[in-house]
Amino acid sequence: MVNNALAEMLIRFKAIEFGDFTLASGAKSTYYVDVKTAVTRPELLSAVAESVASAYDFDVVAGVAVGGVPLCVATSIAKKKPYAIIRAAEKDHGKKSLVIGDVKDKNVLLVEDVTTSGGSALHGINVLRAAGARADRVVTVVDREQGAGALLAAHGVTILPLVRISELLNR
Ligand SMILES: O=P(O)(O)OC[C@H]1O[C@H](OP(=O)(O)OP(=O)(O)O)[C@H](O)[C@@H]1O
Ligand SMILES: O=C(O)c1cc(=O)[nH]c(=O)[nH]1
Repeated sequence: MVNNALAEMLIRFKAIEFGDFTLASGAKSTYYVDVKTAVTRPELLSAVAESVASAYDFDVVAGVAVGGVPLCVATSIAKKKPYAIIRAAEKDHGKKSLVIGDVKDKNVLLVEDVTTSGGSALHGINVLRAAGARADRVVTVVDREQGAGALLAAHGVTILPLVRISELLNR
């Protein structure tokens, strides 16, 4: 599923910035897709949530902090299903769990803001599986088409982009 309305909103809200950027994977890039800032606009956040909720079934929708958090919360409200949050790293105080929310034996859909290498999404999937969830799908708002699909496929996970970077850059 690729969503022209979402692509148009991402452009309108200036989610793509050109410059010199270092990415989470350590790779360099001449552009950055700032979905985190763009989804602070409620019309885009609710459009993403409605797209995911109408297209996919799940018991729980999960997101990796920080970028996945507003996405999973909004999708949870749209679908009337619980959400879970996955921490990027363990805390050294309080409860040690990397997952907030009940995912054991649940069919969990992971949502990501951007996928590049797929490392962050794979971390989310691994944490969910370790917590007893069934997790084999990642919905990403923007897939940068730089390896996430192959990395996730190698771990039995399907990537489901709402928008591909080629569609944004070729507009
Ligand atoms: O596919 P990858 O190569 O893993 O890159 C994509 C990830 O990088 C960004 O997160 P970042 O690590 O910047 O953290 P943040 O969400 O806390 O800002 C983005 O939000 C994705 O989660
Ligand atoms: O790979 C990343 O870290 C990354 C790339 C991008 O375009 N946007 C983003 O939020 N993260």
